[in-house]
Amino acid sequence: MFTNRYFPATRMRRMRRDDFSRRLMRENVLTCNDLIYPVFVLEGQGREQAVTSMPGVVRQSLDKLLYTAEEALQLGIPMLSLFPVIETGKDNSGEEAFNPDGLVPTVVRELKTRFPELGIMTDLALDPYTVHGQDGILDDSGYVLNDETTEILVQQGLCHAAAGVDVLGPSDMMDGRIGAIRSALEDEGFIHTKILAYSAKYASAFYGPFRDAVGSAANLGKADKYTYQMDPANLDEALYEVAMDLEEGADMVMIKPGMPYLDVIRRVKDHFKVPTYAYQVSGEYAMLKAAFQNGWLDEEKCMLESLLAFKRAGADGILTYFAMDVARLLKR
Ligand SMILES: NCc1[nH]cc(CCC(=O)O)c1CC(=O)O
Ligand SMILES: [Mg+2]
Repeated sequence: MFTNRYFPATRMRRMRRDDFSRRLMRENVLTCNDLIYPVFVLEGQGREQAVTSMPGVVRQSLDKLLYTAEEALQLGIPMLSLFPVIETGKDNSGEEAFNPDGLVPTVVRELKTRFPELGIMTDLALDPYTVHGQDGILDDSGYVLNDETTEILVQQGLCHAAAGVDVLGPSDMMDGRIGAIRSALEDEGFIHTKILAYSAKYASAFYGPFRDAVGSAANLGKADKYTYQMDPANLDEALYEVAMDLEEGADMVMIKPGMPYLDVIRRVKDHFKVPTYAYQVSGEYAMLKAAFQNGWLDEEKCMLESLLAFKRAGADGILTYFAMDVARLLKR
């Protein structure tokens, strides 16, 4: 690249010597505008539970969540992502997913009434609602049915849109669901509802703590999601997935997990140049937190470094369980 620039005319350390010149040449910066904060919401009132495998993360009922949302708004976090913990009403086909009086639509309506400027995103997938913990409905052999599942996801998307959600996040990896959801939204007049498609979602073992948090781990048992989530070995396939979701009407795309998949983010951003997000998932959070708690890693520095790395890789934003902590830190 710089074939004729040699030492000692060039000393790379000259620019690193002083704080002012380090700041002047800094290529990437993390701000509160880069953060999406995931929250776990419980049914009922006055309830708050710690998630053992995710130290510092809680499940909260709506009344408690309102305080969290208010703080997120004050800190300048642009958007929350809601994940429901469903305790009653699970079945084989996840029909609770589109109950207009269900937990998620209720929470969306309340949050949008109280804090209209705070972006609210919901997860479209059936795993919190199914007795088997899979993201879709099953045939007799246990295979997740694509088109039948998509029909339910469309209902779920319309139900959340009617409740006033800003962004739908289909995280299920069914083929064709973005197109189906988009055309249903257009038909029903929800032309402003954005879709952040989980386009390249890998069948990762880093989701373990999340499945504890939403209570799908026990239901899922030893089953896996290999027939619909992507093989961690693949990279070109992620570009194919992103291309299809954009063609079908996604406004933004998500790569998930995050830290072990920075190469995917870079390739997607370079190729498509569309709003691209990364999900620093529960296992990544748990891993870092465990080291912080043992005093093995510096909490503030490693948190910031891990998130800055996503910006360097090309992400426009990061969905992270550290969002509140990092926003507080950036505010100081
Ligand atoms: N639709 C399921 C869903 N939505 C978000 C996560 C994982 C998030 C995390 O690990 O933080 C998962 C888990 C899964 O696919 O089994
Ligand atoms: Mg796809």
